[in-house]
Amino acid sequence: MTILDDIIAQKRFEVAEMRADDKVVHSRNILRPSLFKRLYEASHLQVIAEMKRASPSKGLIAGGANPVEQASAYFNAGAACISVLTDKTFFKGSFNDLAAVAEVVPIPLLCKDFMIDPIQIDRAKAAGASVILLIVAALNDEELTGLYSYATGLGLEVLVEVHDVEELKRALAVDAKLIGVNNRDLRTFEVDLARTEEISAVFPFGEQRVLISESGITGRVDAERISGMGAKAILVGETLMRSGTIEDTLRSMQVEVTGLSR
Ligand SMILES: O=P(O)(O)OC[C@@H](O)[C@@H](O)c1c[nH]c2ccccc12
Repeated sequence: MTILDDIIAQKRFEVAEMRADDKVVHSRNILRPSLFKRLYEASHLQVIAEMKRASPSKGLIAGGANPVEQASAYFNAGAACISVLTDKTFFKGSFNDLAAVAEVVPIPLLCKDFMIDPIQIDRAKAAGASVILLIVAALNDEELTGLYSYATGLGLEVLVEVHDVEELKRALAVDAKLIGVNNRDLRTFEVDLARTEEISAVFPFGEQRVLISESGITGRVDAERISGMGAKAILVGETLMRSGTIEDTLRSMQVEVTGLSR
């Protein structure tokens, strides 16, 4: 069993609980700008800044972090989008975190979770998300297609996460516009920015799609390397959660996009 298998098993249990429980976390549902449009039009690398207390690979990262303070600092530094981990068991997040952030920032908001069922997408939307994540490695083609159209049908944007070229093909088969490469292998936890490089070599940049590089990004040097691959955004958690100077750290990553990206 890999960690991804463990997480998905836990999610099946949580989905059953959600169905039996009508306590839904809500926030005011405000209209947020399109993440796709922001990234597509950007000339500088955009930062999707993540609220992440803990993870299976790193353990506790910032157990006492306050999601409202964290998100406000991200917003002030010009983050393009805020990602909030809502998984409780493995990442110590919650839909309450997401709803609290939704109340204080007006920018695109990503619900970061392991989606296997439409009810989770309903909960993400109720809590204020404008974007959800679908992880190709966690879904078969039928599930991926079904959840993708369910989310877009609700007016949500979808970030489709891939790890290799085979998974990229599956993302393109559902016509994903926002494609994220996870530099971390969810099976082994190994992190390598070369994952983004591999995908960028075959990425259809001409087709109104944006490439996002996720995980393991430690600062400006990594950001420059990734911008040279044509990615329009980076998804950064741990580096920002551990930074004593969040706004400076985030701003230092907003480098010019130098790779071929259209
Ligand atoms: O903390 P990092 O290494 O900057 O990574 C952030 C983000 O990419 C990572 O949290 C992530 C990427 N894909 C995921 C899927 C589920 C949970 C978490 C993730």
